[in-house]
Amino acid sequence: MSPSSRSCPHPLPTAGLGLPYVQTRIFKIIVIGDSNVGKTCLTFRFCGGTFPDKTEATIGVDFREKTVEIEGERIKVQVWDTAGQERFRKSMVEHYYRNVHAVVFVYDVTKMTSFTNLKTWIEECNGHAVPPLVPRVLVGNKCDLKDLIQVPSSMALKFADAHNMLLFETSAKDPKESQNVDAIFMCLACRLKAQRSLLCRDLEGRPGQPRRLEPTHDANGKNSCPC
Ligand SMILES: Nc1nc2c(ncn2[C@@H]2O[C@H](COP(=O)(O)OP(=O)(O)OP(=O)(O)O)[C@@H](O)[C@H]2O)c(=O)[nH]1
Ligand SMILES: [Mg+2]
Repeated sequence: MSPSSRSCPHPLPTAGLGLPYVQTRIFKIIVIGDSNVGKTCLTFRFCGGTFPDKTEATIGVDFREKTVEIEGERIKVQVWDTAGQERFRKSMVEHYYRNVHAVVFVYDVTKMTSFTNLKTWIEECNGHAVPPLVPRVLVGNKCDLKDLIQVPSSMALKFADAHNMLLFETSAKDPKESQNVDAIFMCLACRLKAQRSLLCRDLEGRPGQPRRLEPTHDANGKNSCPC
């Protein structure tokens, strides 16, 4: 996938009528984690704005998309809702990680095993050569089930810090939390846009250089998020 940027000085092709043709960039974001943590519901909430009446275990992968506007640019956020069950994901794993732009790790705040299993999901991600600069975020879902919470925020925050991730605690079910769910994906999209614009500007003064848009990072080696 080779996204283009409107902030680049390179001439844009025209759409036939003499109007500049602006290619919509696509950001591929994968959502992974144990089965039943709410990955499908979270992606449904972001892309469709509702909580599904009922869900079944995802088989392989489901794709959802939402076009968002960031600083005047339309960006297509392509969300890959992956299967948590091993038997439904085996043959697909390579596809999940290929050319991924960002990764969302999800656990269920009411189920400690879904949190302790995160290290296995991170290992899988690292094992598929996902570049360390690809932004990753951690999401604790089902916060509406207040009386059943097993994973304290402090523990999740420590884990997120140790892995250089932002933490979002939210609920796909509670409509009051929908902005919080949107924030997960919008934050990633903002980061990706900023990273790619920066690199594009870097290449301005170097004609003849291949125009590859890849994630960049700030002086501390951390991904910078403008949110
Ligand atoms: N209370 C509550 N239930 C939720 C929430 N999100 C999802 N659920 C429920 O959790 C169950 C599993 O949700 P899914 O979204 O299908 O889980 P998944 O992670 O996609 O599971 P796999 O596809 O098997 O990997 C369903 O019964 C949902 O209704 C939430 O925020 N709050
Ligand atoms: Mg699912």
